[in-house]
Amino acid sequence: MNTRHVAAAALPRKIELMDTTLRDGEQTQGVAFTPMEKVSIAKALLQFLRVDRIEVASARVSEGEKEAVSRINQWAAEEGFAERVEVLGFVDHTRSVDWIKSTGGSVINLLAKGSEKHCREQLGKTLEQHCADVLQTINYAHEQGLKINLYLEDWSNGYKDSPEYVYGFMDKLQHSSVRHFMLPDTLGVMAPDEVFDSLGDMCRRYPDLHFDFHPHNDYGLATANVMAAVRAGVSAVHCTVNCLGERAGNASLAEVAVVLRDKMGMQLAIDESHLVRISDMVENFSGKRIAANAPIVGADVFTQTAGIHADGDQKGGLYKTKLGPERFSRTRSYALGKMSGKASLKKNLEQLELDLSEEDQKKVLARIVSIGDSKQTITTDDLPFIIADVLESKNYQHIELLACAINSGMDLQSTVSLRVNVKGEKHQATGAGSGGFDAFIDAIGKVLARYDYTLPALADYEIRIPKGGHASALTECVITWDCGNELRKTRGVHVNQVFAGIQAAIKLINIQLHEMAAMR
Ligand SMILES: CC(=O)SCCNC(=O)CCNC(=O)[C@H](O)C(C)(C)COP(=O)(O)OP(=O)(O)OC[C@H]1O[C@@H](n2cnc3c(N)ncnc32)[C@H](O)[C@@H]1OP(=O)(O)O
Repeated sequence: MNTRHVAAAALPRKIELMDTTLRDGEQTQGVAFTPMEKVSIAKALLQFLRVDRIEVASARVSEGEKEAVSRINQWAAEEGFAERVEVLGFVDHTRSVDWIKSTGGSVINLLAKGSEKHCREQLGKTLEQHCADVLQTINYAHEQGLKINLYLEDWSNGYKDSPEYVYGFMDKLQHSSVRHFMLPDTLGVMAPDEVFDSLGDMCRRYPDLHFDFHPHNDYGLATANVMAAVRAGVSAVHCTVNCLGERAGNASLAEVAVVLRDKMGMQLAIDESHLVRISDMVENFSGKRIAANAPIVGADVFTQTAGIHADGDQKGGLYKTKLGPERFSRTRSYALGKMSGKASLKKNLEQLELDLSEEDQKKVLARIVSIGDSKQTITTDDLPFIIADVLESKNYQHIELLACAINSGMDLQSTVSLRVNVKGEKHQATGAGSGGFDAFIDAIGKVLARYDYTLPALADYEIRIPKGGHASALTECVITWDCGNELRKTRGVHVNQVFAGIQAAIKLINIQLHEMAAMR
């Protein structure tokens, strides 16, 4: 009989997700969370996203880690989540168990060796000696009241190169008090067929045990391997937010959650509407930017670029799929550039609640395509300016910078002197600051105070040059403004990067002065 068919027929309907962003995720090069950050992520994962279990640290790492784990455990105990917080511990008799106990922890994920090579080369032990050490640590953990899960580190290589070691290990440990046997593809070397065959074999040999699968993404196969593992019969899979983790990372929590639901019909506890918020939080705390095209959570993944796609959406949602943005509290957008068509423009105009005649739309579209031809990104916020420019509209001419001189030097404050036209009135102002842009904000702020207008705070300030650019290339400054209930982006392009920032600021001021005028 086909073994694949047998295992697939026995698919569990419920699958547990164990998130290890705070343990394996912190093994990403250059990532170290503070205790406050760890507590915030742990709360978000358990309380809002509702993952089943989280692994929050390795034992014995540092005093800071101890503080973080203690604070997470204290909160988890108060909320009734204590047994869902796990800590990786070592086969070190009493040391890791004592460390976890001292943090108020309830669960140890004991790291044992799942390959003969690791056991022999790293620990210098035989299978029998190692199993005796593991059992001793398990017994001690049990006496101390901890729940125990067991990692078989390097299991994927162990299963391939030394299966007798893996079976011998399992035979000795299967009747211990281990709740989950956690089988890692530690070096991310497996492909889905190998995962399915090897895990299927483990599940059939030890039908009464719970197996977790812990993937790594070295071949970019982590999510596919998770699917194979679930098909093979594991009861839990491990993942991280934003695919963080040692080397190429683990499986992405967002990908795993939607794939298991949509493609395998699994029941998960996850609340998908929080995936993006938690991804943002981890992106900020880890300092690791995610790719704009990262599935579910990337900035661009709900943006249609091709005019034909926008047209299809306009004519009855032809390009919509189950993976819609609303599911993740996001919205679809339509990029503006050289591949835009009538429908792309219409969708953006709808978003801005702007009404243009067919004739005007043609002119604006022609300008968008020509700007797009020179590789510039056009944001929805640029659209009113393109429209104003193309149609010679005065709507957005609330402020015009007439002249501006900037003085910057080493170990000196930068100064700005400017002349500006606001609503037909000319003003002069000077300002000082730690850089040219800062000095400009100081000066313009003095003028705008007379119009009851204050510039919002900066949330992000990015300077870019075109790919392959050189010293005299145009610079593009994209500023994200924190406008209270929303973030807004504006862009400026100039050969001088400070003036690119100033252009971006002037754009925002124009939009907001226009909105203020419209409200009156
Ligand atoms: C699957 C994974 O991703 S494993 C990730 C495990 N987590 C970590 O490594 C967290 C960060 N690590 C640390 O902070 C430190 O390495 C510590 C505190 C754990 C240990 O530090 P040190 O005592 O300085 O030792 P070192 O880092 O060199 O670790 C190697 C020692 O651990 C031993 N070791 C390796 N695996 C294990 C294990 N599963 N259980 C117990 N000991 C182990 C090695 O044999 C070696 O021992 P030796 O010094 O007697 O030769």
